[in-house]
Amino acid sequence: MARVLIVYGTTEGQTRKIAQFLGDFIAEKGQEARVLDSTDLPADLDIGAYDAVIAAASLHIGRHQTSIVHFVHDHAAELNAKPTAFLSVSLCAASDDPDDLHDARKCVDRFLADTGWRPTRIELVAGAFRYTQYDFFKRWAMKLIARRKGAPSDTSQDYELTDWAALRAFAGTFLDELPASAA
Ligand SMILES: Cc1cc2nc3c(=O)[nH]c(=O)nc-3n(C[C@H](O)[C@H](O)[C@H](O)COP(=O)(O)O)c2cc1C
Repeated sequence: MARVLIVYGTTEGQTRKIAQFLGDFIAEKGQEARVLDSTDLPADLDIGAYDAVIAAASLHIGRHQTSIVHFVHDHAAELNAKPTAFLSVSLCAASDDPDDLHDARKCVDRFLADTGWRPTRIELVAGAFRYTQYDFFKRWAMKLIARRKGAPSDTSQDYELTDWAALRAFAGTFLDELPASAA
């Protein structure tokens, strides 16, 4: 049985939902998944006990959560020695404008340069507008961005742009590509 560690960083909760979805999918496939919040990691966490690691974090003003930067930076050598994936969750990833995708990719490149990590797989994952959770200023700013981009801007509700089928496909391939010794 493969043991997969999933560590996530989140600000409004969508990346937690994505990490838990991946954990459930991996468990359904008969493998073991442990899902951890990067702000609340056990002191005795042993990366060596896992066959593969997925880190997921979301973008806020071009940056991923500091807690995930620290986790990856502190464990870069171990991560670089095993199958790993980085999921960068953002609204740029939901766009069909190549400039937005380029921006999202640039943020990922900076994250990898800052941490020294070379993940086996990199996925740009569409996040969500969680208007009902934003404070006044965030709601106003996000509505403005949404209007400019032709995205949903009714702030009385949330909009999930995450493509769950694409995530399932990613996780299936990630598991299939693990070395036979991990299965
Ligand atoms: C204040 C704020 C800043 C954001 N900045 C960016 C950004 O720079 N690029 C981007 O593509 N998405 C940006 N987003 C969108 C988030 O990445 C998206 O809502 C994501 O789903 C958040 O995930 P989380 O709920 O796990 O934190 C921003 C959202 C907020 C609220």
